Amino acid sequence: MIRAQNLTKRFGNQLVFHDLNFQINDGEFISLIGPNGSGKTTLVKILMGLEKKSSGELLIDSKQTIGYVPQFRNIDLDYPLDIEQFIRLNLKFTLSPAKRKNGNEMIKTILEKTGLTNLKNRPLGLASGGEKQKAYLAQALLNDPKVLILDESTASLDVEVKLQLMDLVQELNRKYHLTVIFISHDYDLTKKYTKRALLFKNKTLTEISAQDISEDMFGMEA
Ligand SMILES: Nc1ncnc2c1ncn2[C@@H]1O[C@H](COP(=O)(O)OP(=O)(O)OP(=O)(O)O)[C@@H](O)[C@H]1O
Repeated sequence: MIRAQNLTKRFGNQLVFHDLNFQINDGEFISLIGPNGSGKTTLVKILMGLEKKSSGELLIDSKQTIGYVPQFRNIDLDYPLDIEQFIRLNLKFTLSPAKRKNGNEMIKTILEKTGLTNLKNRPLGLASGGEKQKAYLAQALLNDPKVLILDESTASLDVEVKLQLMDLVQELNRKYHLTVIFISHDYDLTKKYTKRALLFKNKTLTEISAQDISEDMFGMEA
């Protein structure tokens, strides 16, 4: 469980958000929405311990390891690693030495979970957009996180590929009780996949149900 009480963040004199009060339950698939510049990435950085809060409380169970899937970035055609080697990069950085010993087994399981087994030797630079995003997803899952943050991870993908990726995340959420925080500017996807949303508005967060999500909540101005 993740719980914030009066969480406030300033950069110098600039107030980014104030008095956030919310709870994200284990196994939830929740979206975090709001206009550009409203503070979504800043909140995620605070959740991941990469940025300090200014005041308030943030309670995260120490067992709640967090995996992060970034926005799609294209990768050069001559990128030297294949999909499996790319996923393997994270072994060194995120796993304890004891866990690393079982690295091959873990990679195999992750490839299966993400449907990449048959594509593991494909050079990442030649993989499709959806396959590249699955590789990022696989990397994020390697540390067996309890919480997965999708930070605009479906942006720039074709509609069909977006849906495939989201279906896969939904399956992981249901099968493994993985908590998913879905940050997106995509109205249709947030409506379709999440039941509850945290909406940034007037520099604070409001909780709404998916049926109350409307397109104007994704505007360009904070
Ligand atoms: N390190 C920083 N120093 C100063 N200001 C920052 C820093 N990081 C973010 N900001 C400011 O904080 C505000 C919130 O930015 P943030 O990136 O969290 O918004 P966002 O909701 O993720 O936006 P987007 O939807 O465009 O990704 C913006 O005004 C931004 O310029």
